[in-house]
Amino acid sequence: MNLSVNSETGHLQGVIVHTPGREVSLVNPELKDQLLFDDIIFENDARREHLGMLNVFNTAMPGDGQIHEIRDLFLECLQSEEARGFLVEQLVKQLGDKNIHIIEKELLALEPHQLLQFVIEGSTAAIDGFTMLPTPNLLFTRDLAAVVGNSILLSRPAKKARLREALLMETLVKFHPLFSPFRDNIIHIGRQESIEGGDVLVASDKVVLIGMSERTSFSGLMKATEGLLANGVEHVLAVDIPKQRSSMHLDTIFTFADEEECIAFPPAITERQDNVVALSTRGGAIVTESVPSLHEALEHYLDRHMTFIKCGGAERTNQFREQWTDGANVFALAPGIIVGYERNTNTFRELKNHGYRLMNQSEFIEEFKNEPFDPADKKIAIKFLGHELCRGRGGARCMTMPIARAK
Ligand SMILES: NC(=[NH2+])NCCC[C@H](N)C(=O)O
Repeated sequence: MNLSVNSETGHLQGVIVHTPGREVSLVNPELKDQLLFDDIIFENDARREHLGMLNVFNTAMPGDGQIHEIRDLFLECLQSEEARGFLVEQLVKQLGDKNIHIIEKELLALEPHQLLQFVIEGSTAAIDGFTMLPTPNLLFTRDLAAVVGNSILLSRPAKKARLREALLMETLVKFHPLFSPFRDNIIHIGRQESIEGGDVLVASDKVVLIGMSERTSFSGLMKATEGLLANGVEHVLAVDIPKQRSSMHLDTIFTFADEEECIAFPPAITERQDNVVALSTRGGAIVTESVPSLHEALEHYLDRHMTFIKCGGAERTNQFREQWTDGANVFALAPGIIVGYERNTNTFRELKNHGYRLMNQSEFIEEFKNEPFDPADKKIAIKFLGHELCRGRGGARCMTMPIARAK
């Protein structure tokens, strides 16, 4: 399988996910804000919901499609002594404030599964008396890196709570054979800068959107842009968005449903003006051009008509309510085949008005389980349950990191 991602909607062939585990049960009310959760969540139900989403993926992906659990990849990768050495060395460097160097030797002596447990859950019985905070946001694999064309952009999180996840991802990209096709095209961001995968949207093989959010710094944007422009992208559209928790990444207010259709949260996207700057290279230098709106920018640079579907429908209250529960954060399994949280009923009604057939997860699986799914000429919006998952403040797009999509 050719690992590359040239759009947000090409038929999904390979994706990395993380079904939540014990780390989410370690979030308590006192820690939740620091750990970027809006509530404590119930692990069993969160797992059930997540596995429900994956069942839909399985039905919609081609026969040779691959869903990788990131935990399995980490475990495979940490069989290598070199990978373990890198991870521990970086842990000690990055988390110097925790005096972790005291247990460096013990960490190096751990079995791969113990080391992984220590990194994800913050402790392991094999090392007595040393604890760190868990990494409950690992379930949002989207934010760890972004595959763009044949390159991979490694995230540098703005929030401390997510640094360890990014380090695990970096270890994976450096040492796991799955990522060897990308190894000559890794885009790194400096330590002082930040960018998170939720801000990176691959509109086409030539055009990438980057949100300037509370998580992506100006220098992070510029560094990523340099890397992308050097790797075949022709235009990066920098989209300025409100710097606040509810819209922490561009994908919380804007996602693609189809080549020509997207879902947008009106107050922060369609009702804003002069919030887009296009960055391109000319004569070896980066040149900028301001564009009046995202709508105009997309139609101009993608050279196609775009329809913006309203998250939450026409009413203000519903727009805000459903943006909060990730109504604008849908994930495309193929052009026009999308999944999103069932609770965003007004957004689904709006999709129906735009010609999408609405199905719940079991209807979809039942109808398509017996044959390889052919997305051609179909528009389907699939609803799945995510009452626990959405308390972590992320939806279907946040929980997926595509590594291969059909062109
Ligand atoms: N791509 C996304 N929108 N990811 C959502 C991440 C949510 C996570 N709790 C955080 O605050 O970091």
